[in-house]
Amino acid sequence: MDIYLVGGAVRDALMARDADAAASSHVDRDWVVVGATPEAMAAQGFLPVGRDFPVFLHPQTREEYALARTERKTAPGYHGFHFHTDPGVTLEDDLARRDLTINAMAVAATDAEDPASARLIDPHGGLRDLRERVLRHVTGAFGEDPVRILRLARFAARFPDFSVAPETRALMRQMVEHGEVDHLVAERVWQELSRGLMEQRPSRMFEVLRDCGALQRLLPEVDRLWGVPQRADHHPEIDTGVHLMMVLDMSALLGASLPVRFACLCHDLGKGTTPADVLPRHIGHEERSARLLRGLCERWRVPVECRELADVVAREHGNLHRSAGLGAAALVRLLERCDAFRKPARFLDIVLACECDARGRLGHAGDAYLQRERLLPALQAARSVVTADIAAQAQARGLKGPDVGTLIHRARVTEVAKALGEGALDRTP
Ligand SMILES: Nc1ccn([C@@H]2O[C@H](COP(=O)(O)OP(=O)(O)OP(=O)(O)O)[C@@H](O)[C@H]2O)c(=O)n1
Ligand SMILES: [Mg+2]
Repeated sequence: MDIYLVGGAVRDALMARDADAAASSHVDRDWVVVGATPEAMAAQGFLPVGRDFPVFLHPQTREEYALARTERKTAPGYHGFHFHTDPGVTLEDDLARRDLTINAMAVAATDAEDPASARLIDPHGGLRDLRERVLRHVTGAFGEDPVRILRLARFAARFPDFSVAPETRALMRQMVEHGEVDHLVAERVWQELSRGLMEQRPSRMFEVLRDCGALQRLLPEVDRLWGVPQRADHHPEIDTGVHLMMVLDMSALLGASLPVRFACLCHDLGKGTTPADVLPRHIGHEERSARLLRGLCERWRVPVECRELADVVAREHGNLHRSAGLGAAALVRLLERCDAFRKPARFLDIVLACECDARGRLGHAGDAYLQRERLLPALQAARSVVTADIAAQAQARGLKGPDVGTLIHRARVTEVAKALGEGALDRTP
C-alpha cells in the first residue's frame, strides 16, 4: 500500500513556505491510503472509524487514514452518499472528489515531515490557486455536497485575501437554486458556521454565503439586514448588514469567544423586521431580535451557552450602551436583568459583545468602550454585599422571599452609589 499526506497539512505547509514563515504546524493531518483493503488496514492495527466508512485511525498517532475512494451521490443532502473503495482506486481519483484545488494536493508519506520541499502531486492546479489566492472547486463533485458551500465560505473567512473563482460562484448559485442547501442537517450547518465565526475575518463567510444565495436559505434573519437603514448619527455606515459585518470582524479582532461572536451575529436581527414607516429608527428591535433568535437557534440546534448569551445581548445591548446615564438603582436593575450576580464572568462577555457593537461602526473602531469603566466597578461594589448575612437577618425579623430580595437589592444599590460617589437615586427619569 502507498500512503500520502493530503489536505490542510499540505496546503498550509506550502502557504507558510510562500510567506517565508516558519514551517506550518498543522495539527490535524489527513492521510490517503492507495492499494489497500479494509482487511489489510485492520491487519496493520488501524482502527475503523465507522462500519461503512473507509476511514481508519492510526493505532498510535490517532490520525485519520482514509482509503482512496470515489463518491457518488444517491440522494439529496448530506447523507445520500455512496462510497466506492477498492485497491484499484488511484490517488488521482481520490483527489478529484475533493472540494477545493488548494485542498487537493498530496505528497508521499515519506516526505510528510517537510511537504513544502517534497515532490507535489497537484493534478488540479492547487499551487497556482494558492499563489493567486483563489478558492476554486476541483470538479463537478463539489456540487454533490452542499456542506462544501459552507466549507468554502469558512475558508474565505480563514484566508480573507482569497477570492472565489467565477465558475465556483456560478456552481454554488446553481446548487442553491436547485435547493441543495435546503437538505442540510443542523449539526453540520452549526459546525461550519461556528468554525467560520471563529476565523480571522468572519464577515467573509457571510459575504460568500450571501453572494450565492445560501444565506437567504440558511439564515434569512441575517440576510435581510442588508438594505435596512439605521440612523446616520449613530451609524455612519447606515446599512444594518454592513454594520453587522463590522461588528463580527471587531469580535474577531478582539479575540472574542464563540458565544460572544454568535451574540454579535444575532444582536440586531430585529432591525430586519422594523416597520417601514418607523425607519431609520428601530424602536423595540431588541425584543424582536430575541424572538427571531429563538427560531434561528432551534433550527440549527445552537448550543445553550451561545443561545443564552445571544438572548441577553439582544435584549440589553442598548441599555448597556446608555448605561453612562444611569444612577445606582437603575444600574443594579440592569445587572440583575443580565444575571450578573450569579454569572459575573458571563457579564464580561456581555460587555465585550456590546463593545464590538459600539466599535463595529464606521469611524468608531478605535473608540474605548467607556461604559465598561462604570459597569464593572458597579458590579464589583454590588457583589460586595453579603447576601447570606442579609437573608439571615431578614429571616430573624420574620421576613420572607420577596422581601429578602428587596433588602438585598437595596443593599446593592447603596454599595453601588457609594462606589460611584453618587446618591442612590436615578439621574434619569
Ligand atoms: N466536505 C469535504 C470535507 C473534506 N474534504 C477533503 O478532506 C480534506 C481534509 O478535511 P478537513 O480536515 O476538514 O479540512 P482541511 O483542509 O484539512 O482544513 P483544516 O483541517 O485546516 O480545517 C480537505 O482538505 C479536503 O481535501 C472535502 O473534499 N470535502
Ligand atoms: Mg484537516
